[in-house]
Amino acid sequence: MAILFYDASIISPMILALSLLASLGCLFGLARRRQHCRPLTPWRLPVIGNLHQLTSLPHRGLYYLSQKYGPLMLVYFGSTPYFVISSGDLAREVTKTHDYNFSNRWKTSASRLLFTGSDDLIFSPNSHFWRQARKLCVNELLSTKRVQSFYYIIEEEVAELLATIRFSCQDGGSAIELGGLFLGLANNIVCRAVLGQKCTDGGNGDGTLGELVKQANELLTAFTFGEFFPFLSWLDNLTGFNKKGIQTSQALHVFLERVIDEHEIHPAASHADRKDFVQIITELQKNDMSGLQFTRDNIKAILLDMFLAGTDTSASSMEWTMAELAKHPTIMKRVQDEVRSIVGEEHKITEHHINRMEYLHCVVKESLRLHAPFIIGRQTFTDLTIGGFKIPANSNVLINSWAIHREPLIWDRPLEFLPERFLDRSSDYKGQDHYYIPFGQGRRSCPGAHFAVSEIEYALANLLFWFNWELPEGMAAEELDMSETVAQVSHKKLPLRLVPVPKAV
Ligand code: HEM
Repeated sequence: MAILFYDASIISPMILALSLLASLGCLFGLARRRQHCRPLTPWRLPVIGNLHQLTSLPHRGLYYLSQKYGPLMLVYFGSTPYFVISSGDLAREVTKTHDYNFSNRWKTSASRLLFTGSDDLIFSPNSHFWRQARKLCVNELLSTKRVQSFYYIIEEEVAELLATIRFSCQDGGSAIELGGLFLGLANNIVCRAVLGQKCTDGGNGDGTLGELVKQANELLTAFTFGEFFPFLSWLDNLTGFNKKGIQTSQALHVFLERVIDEHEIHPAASHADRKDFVQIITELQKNDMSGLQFTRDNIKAILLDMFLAGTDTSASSMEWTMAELAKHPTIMKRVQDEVRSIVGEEHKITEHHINRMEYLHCVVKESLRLHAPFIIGRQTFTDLTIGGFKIPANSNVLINSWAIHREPLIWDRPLEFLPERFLDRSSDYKGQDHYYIPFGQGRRSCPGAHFAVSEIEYALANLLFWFNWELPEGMAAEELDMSETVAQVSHKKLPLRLVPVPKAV
C-alpha cells in the first residue's frame, strides 16, 4: 500500500516506459503461449476421467467446473475428450466466425443402432447428404409457409386437448397431470404433420409410435460403454443396450416402412396445401423436382428425426412454462389478461390473435431461456483457435447453453423467471443474440423452431384463455417443486399437477 504515498511526478517517464514494454512483452508472450495451449482440464480420475464430476445433471456439473476452469475447458468422459464452451462470446466464435468448421456432429452408439447405419439429419457430419437433407427440411418440410399449412393440425389437436381437460373438470376441482397431456399433444401434432395420421393409429401390435419414440429417446440418453470407453463397447451387449436398440429400431422401421408403402399405394388426393412430410418427400423424389436423392433408409431416418427432435422438446417446454406460471401468479394473471383482452368475445383463438400477444411471446422466451435443452454437441473439421486456445480437428465440442443463459454480466437476476426482460431485448429464435440460443445457432441450428414455437404458443394461449389454473389444494406457489431431471431434454422431476377451473362465460 506504500505506493499510494509516492508522488507521481518523481516516477521517471523512462521507468514507466520500461514497465509498459515489460508488461506488453509479458502479455504478448502469454498470448503466444495460449495460441499453442490446450484449455485447462479439471482434475480427473483414472479410467472414468471427469465423469464423476458431471453429477446427475450434467449441464450443472459442467457449469460449476467452468466457474473454476474457465469458459473453455477440456474434460474427459471416460477416455473420450470433449471441449466445453460456457460463454456466449465463445459460442459466437463457434457459430459465427467458425460456423462451417464447427458444423459436424458425431454419431452416438444409440443413433447408430436406431438409424441402422443410415445417415440422418441430426447425427450426420456436414456431408453432401446432410446438406441435401437440411435443404429439404428448411425449404420444404419446416418452412414458415409449410408450418402455416399445417396450423389447422395444431388447432384441431389443441381443441381435443381442451375437450379432455373440460371432461376432467366434471370431477370438480381435481388436479390433472399436464406433462402426459402435453406429450400426447406434441406427438399427435408431429405425427399428423409427418405421417398424416395420429401416433396412436395403427401400431401393428408393436406398440404405438409414441411409445416407440419414447423408447428411442431413452436409448439416446442412456449411458453406454461404447460412447465413453470404446474398448469396452462389447459390454453394451451384456447390459442389454444393444438388444433393446435393435428391437426398437426394427419396430420403428417396420412402422415407417408401412406408412411409406401406404402413401405409395394410395397416394392421398388431399388438399394441395395439406400434404404430410411423406407425401412431400415422395412427390419431390418422383418428379425429380428438387435434385434431392434419398434412399428409403434415408427417408425413414429423416422422418424419425422429426419425432426424436420435435416431440419431447416441445412437450417439456409447455410443462415448464405452465409450472413457471403457476409458481408466479402475478405473471400468470398478466399473460392471461393479455390473452383474454386480445381474444375478447371470440370463440376461437387464431394465429392472428397469437401474433399480437407480445407478453405471451416473452413468457415463452423466458421459459426457454431457463429450461431449453441445454447442451449442444458439435464436432470440428480442422484445427482452429478459439479464445486463444487450440482445438484440434475432429474434436467433440459441447456448448453449454444452460450456462450461457445464466451469464450474470448479460442477464439481470439470471436465475429468476422475468419475462419482462424480453420486452426490451431483441432476441429472436434464430440465434442472432448469441447469449440466447435455445434453438442453437448457425448452420446447424434447429430447423423446427418456428414449428415448435407456433405449437407451444397456441396451446398455452388456449389453456390460459379457457381455464384458470390453481395449485392442488393446500399447496402454496413457493412449495411447487421445480427440480429437474435430465433425459434428452430437461424435464420436471415431479410431474406438474394443476387444477383447471373453466373460465366463467
Ligand atoms: C421447444 C422445442 C425445441 C427446441 C428447444 C429445440 C432445440 C434444438 C437444438 C438446441 C438443436 C441443436 C442446434 C445446434 O446444434 O445449434 C436442435 C436441432 C434440431 N432440431 Fe430442434 N428443437 C425443438 C423442436 C424441434 C422440432 C418441433 C423439430 C421438427 C419437427 C426439430 C427438429 C430439429 C432437427 C432436425 C435438428 C437437427 C438439425 C441439424 O443438425 O442440422 N426441433 N433443436
